[in-house]
Amino acid sequence: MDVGRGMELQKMNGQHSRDLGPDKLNLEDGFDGLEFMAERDEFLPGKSPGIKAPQFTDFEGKTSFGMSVFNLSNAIMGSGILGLAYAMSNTGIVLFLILLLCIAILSAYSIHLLLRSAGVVGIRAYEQLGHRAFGQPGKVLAGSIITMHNIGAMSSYLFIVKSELPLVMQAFLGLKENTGEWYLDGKYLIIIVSVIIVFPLSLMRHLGYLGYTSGFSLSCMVFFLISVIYKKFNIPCPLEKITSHDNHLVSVLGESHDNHSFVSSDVDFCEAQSFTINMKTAYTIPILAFAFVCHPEVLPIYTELRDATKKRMQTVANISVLAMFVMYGLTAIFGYLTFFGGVDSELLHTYIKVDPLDTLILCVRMAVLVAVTLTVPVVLFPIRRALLQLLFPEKPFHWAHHISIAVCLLIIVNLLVIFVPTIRDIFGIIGATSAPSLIFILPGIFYIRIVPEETEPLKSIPKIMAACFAALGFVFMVMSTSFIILDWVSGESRSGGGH
Ligand SMILES: NC(=O)C[C@H](N)C(=O)O
Repeated sequence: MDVGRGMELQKMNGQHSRDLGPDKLNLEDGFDGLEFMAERDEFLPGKSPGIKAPQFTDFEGKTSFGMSVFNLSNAIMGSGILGLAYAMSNTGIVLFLILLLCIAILSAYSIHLLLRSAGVVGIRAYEQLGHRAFGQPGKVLAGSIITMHNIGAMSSYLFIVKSELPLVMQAFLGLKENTGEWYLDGKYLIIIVSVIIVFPLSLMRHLGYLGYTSGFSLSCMVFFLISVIYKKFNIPCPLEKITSHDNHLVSVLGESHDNHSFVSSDVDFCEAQSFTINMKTAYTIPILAFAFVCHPEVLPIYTELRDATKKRMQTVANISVLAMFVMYGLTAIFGYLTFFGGVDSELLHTYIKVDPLDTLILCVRMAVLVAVTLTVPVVLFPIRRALLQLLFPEKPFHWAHHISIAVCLLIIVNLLVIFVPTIRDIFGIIGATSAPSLIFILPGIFYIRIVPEETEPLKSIPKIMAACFAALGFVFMVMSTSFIILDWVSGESRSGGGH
């Protein structure tokens, strides 16, 4: 069954898709088996230059073209979408769209490098490319970066729970304001959600039906986008701002203007900027890079693709990237045009300014909450697999390891989410470190090392381009990290909105 198989294979937001049932392609056992197959099936182009051999001779993919586009789109789409309107508010519409386009194109190029490298050696996993390129250190490096990235992705999902669940509770209790009880405090709520929902799910040995949540998540995000567009035409601007006694700005919408005094800058508050630059612009490229990461998923999806050829898979990738470019662009534009400079780094949270009890937004919140909560264990699986591979490579399955790694990961992620003040910090740091590594640096250097020099000498144009690509990623990484640290040190960002 194509759909089921594809759905099981696919994952969302950085998790690997190798959690197939025991009767399926069983890659759960680790990379060593894979490595063996990959090495065994190696076919060097030098040996048969003109022959177009199938990419993976020992495994015949069954997933249709359309389903693969869906799977890859799921892998791209995630919490990153919630940060885009904020990114646009710090760049302006035109600059944002230019950057979005550039990152989308670069992301597709990066997939080309991965596919080309994988095609040369018949490899199906990102870490395996690392192994092929640099031996064990390459595998450890790729595994560690993916682990760090997925911990960041898990944190971003739980952060959404931290910021949205209190609002849902509030709405169910019919409260206009958060009255401060423990059950309205996101910190306690994420611990409860982690213990009651995430932990039991992460104890499963195989992902099974949890793999289906990715499709559900994509549907939720489409619902979110439709609501954002609808709300744009429903929420008037200027946001009516009132200044309370302690000078704390409160935005009220849809109420009479009589009792409130407008802040003088409200006149231009509702004007969309085309280009703007400020300290927070530094978060834009990291947010965009984070939003486009799907690269650890590309090779498993390639493996599952029916009639897999590099060209066919590149078309799958181009269509998915284009679809996500459109979705991201629309979400950012309509989110930004609703709140302008008042948009939070987590767009959904911003709607609290409209009406905490709004039914449509309540439905979106619940849908997004269910989607992200179910995605947390799905992201945990590949981290655990990578850690098991690194820590106990030869050992068979052991419940103690299985459970203790899940407990440790959940404790780390909970602490991170409790102490990190805004989701922007998670997007910023992960988007400035692991995301450029996964998109730019590793694919670039893997390509240079893996494609044989007889086929493409070091000074050939494709290899020079791959080197420039890796260098560009390095520049992004250093620049973004420095600007974000500068922003933290200046302390200015701490005074901003909490979400
Ligand atoms: N797959 C990931 O790592 C992140 C995903 N692109 C997101 O936007 O959440």
